[in-house]
Amino acid sequence: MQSILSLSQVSKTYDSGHKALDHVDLEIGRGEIFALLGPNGAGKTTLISIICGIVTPSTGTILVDGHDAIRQPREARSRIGLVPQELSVDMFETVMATVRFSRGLFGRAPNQAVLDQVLKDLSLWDKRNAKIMELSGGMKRRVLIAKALAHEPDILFLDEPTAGVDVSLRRDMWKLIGKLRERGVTIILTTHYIEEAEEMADRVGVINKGQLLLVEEKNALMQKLGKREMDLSLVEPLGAVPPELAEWQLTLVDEGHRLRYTFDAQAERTGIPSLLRKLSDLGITFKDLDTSKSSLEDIFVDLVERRESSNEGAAA
Ligand SMILES: Nc1ncnc2c1ncn2[C@@H]1O[C@H](COP(=O)(O)OP(=O)(O)OP(=O)(O)O)[C@@H](O)[C@H]1O
Repeated sequence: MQSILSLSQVSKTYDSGHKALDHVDLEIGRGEIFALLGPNGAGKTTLISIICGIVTPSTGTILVDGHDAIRQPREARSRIGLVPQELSVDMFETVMATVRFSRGLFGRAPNQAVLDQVLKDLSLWDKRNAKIMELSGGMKRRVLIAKALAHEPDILFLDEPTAGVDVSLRRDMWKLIGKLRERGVTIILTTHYIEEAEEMADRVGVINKGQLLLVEEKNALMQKLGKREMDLSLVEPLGAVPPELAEWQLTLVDEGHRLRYTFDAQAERTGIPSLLRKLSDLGITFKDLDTSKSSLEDIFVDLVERRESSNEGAAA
């Protein structure tokens, strides 16, 4: 993976004393789509703001396409397009004037052909002479992306690109992001929507309380999603999984009252019939059976909760 963005040991403690980022290491490959997932207050915006030079880190280094974001902020920032959560445009300006102004901000020479192409790519060409206030909510969001792309950045940050938009607009947004990737733009998006990460990302990072808990290929995560769990509520609790059941992946939960079998739902043979036969042979009876599929959401909640309980354990 050829790295376009490299973060090493980045931490941020705000003046209030709040530690918003805690030793974050992250490499982003050129041309990939990376989704950063995390609950409210996890540190996502802080991380993006640091990379974009809006917030100064307390420690750590950030290289943007080889440029140090702290020592060479202009060079680093010019490689980045930032699509913020909030609308930040002059409502009385036209679409074309808005994107032209953005390009100028980065010291890029005027280039009408680039601006025309950006507006065409974002289906805003017909609206190029309309004032921002005359546009629908979805169009206004696309203007924010057009503004971020006007200076031809290599990396595009989208801070919650589809927060509060309806389902069809969200799908349009996903298509658009796919199109931008085909043009070679590296895309980093933050999201609360697990399905957004599932749909688009090559890799997913999970952040909570300023710590990057996991960075993984989406497909590897999806394989974990293919796992199912079957819980058997036992009539008599067990102290340990009997050795005769070693060939199945079993764990005891709920103080031995439930036997949990984790299996690959996509496998041709799940191993359930033979497990049930074996249990019957061993005289282990159950009163109820329950199956569940683990989703990226479960993995996420599990990660966040597990980390929280281990922190509590450490603090105790
Ligand atoms: N300027 C600031 N001064 C003090 N604390 C701040 C400041 N900005 C953010 N924080 C705190 O840092 C933590 C991380 O905030 P951040 O905005 O990075 O989270 P986020 O993951 O983007 O959340 P959301 O999903 O709600 O946008 C929060 O507890 C927030 O209150």
